[in-house]
Amino acid sequence: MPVTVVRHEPVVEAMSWASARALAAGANRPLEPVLAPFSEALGCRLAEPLRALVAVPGVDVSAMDGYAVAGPGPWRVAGQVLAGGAPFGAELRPGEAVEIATGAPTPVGAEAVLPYEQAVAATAPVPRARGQAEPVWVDGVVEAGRHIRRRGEDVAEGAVVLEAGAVVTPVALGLAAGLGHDELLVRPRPRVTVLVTGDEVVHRGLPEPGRVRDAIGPFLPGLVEWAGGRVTGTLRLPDGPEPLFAALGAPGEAPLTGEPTGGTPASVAFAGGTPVVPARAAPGDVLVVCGASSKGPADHLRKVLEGLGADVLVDGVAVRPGHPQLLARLPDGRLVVGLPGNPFAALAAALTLLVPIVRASAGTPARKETSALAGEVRTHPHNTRLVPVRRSARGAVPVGHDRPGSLWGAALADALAVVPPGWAGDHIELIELPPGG
Ligand SMILES: Nc1nc2c(c(=O)[nH]1)N[C@H]1C(S)=C(S)[C@@H](COP(=O)(O)OP(=O)(O)OC[C@H]3O[C@@H](n4cnc5c(N)ncnc54)[C@H](O)[C@@H]3O)O[C@H]1N2
Ligand code: MOO
Repeated sequence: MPVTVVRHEPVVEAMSWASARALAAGANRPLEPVLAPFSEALGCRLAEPLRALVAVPGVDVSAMDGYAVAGPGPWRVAGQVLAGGAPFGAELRPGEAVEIATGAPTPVGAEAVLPYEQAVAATAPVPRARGQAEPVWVDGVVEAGRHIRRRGEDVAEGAVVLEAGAVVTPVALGLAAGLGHDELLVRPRPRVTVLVTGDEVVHRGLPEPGRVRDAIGPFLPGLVEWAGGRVTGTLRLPDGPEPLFAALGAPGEAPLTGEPTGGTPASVAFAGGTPVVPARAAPGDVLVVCGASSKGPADHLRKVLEGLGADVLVDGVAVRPGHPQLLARLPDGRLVVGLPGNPFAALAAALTLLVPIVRASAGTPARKETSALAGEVRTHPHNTRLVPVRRSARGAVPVGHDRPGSLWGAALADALAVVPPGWAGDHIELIELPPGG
């Protein structure tokens, strides 16, 4: 019988959940604003208020297809103005009209626009002189100023339409374009690279006995996006210190590639494909290691971090699930977040460390929410418990199915209730889960 020598490491007291979260939130500064084209600005937060560079509309324009008129009818149609075409060259005099398209500039002197639907053909009140072309006359009822959009009526030049910190949504891009912008000053979204470890972890199909499907890699991009960052790639690593060492080492030294999606087994994850570890470190970069955060024979993260000269900021958090989580800073400034392999524990740890880091870098404001608790939760004497709940009119209702290895409860939930050690009370802090579409 082989003898297994077990060496127990001294028990280090884990950091409190609240301290770990606060430390993570302060670990990186908000990223320096950059002037970004629209395609890159989408999803970022504005670093300055969005101002109108032009008035909208830029001049008085027609809001209807019809006739711009001056004075009381009937009106002699003196010309035509189309949007984008030449403006009517003269001042419109009482009794005159110009046929006008929606969006075309109204002539000086125009007092209202008569839509086609309300216009009637009129006969000339005065007979035409011999040899003159027959003019067109129209009549109808108009109200002074009707159907003319005045310059700056929608947005005045210089007006602030969105405050600094607002998310650049698809609609915000349309608004910005309409106000004359080609680029926006935004806080860049921090880049996150995901490293999934574990020889037993597979990425497609039905896992054979002894194998598990990766349940962490699939939720991280959406979680990071929701927090204001972006996942640049997901790399699968075989167990062992070398792959981890190479992946965490200085960018550029070991250009790593992998297959961000698809069915390659972990053992060939190094063999070619798309580069997923950015070639150069940028401020705010975060590496997330899934699994390998505990103290088992295949858990090499601590040793590798030590070998790389990293500064370990958090090593274990007094929280259930998610106890063996880790935060370290590499000598080049990049942060490494170690998530436990159990998927719900990984989610809890990601919400504790990764989400606050990404939010702070991206300038996403942190929100604090409390709620009544409608149901029973177990407390732990030393650890904070994170419990999946659904918000309701009665308060937060625990949904169950909250084993560390299962995302079932978290998928049913819209928040996690934060239950401090030995907690008693009726109002509880909630941390939000990313909403569905
Ligand atoms: N002696 C101790 N053992 C363990 C401790 C401890 O404090 N002392 N903590 C336990 C807790 S709590 C957790 S959580 C796990 C964390 O372990 P690791 O982060 O080292 O992860 P693994 O050992 O690789 O895997 C744990 C578990 O999760 C499965 N796994 C791994 N990766 C994935 C993935 N991407 N998707 C789905 N499931 C995954 C893996 O197969 C294992 O079943 O450690 C305890 N042990
Ligand atoms: O706390 Mo572990 O993180 O329970 O599964």
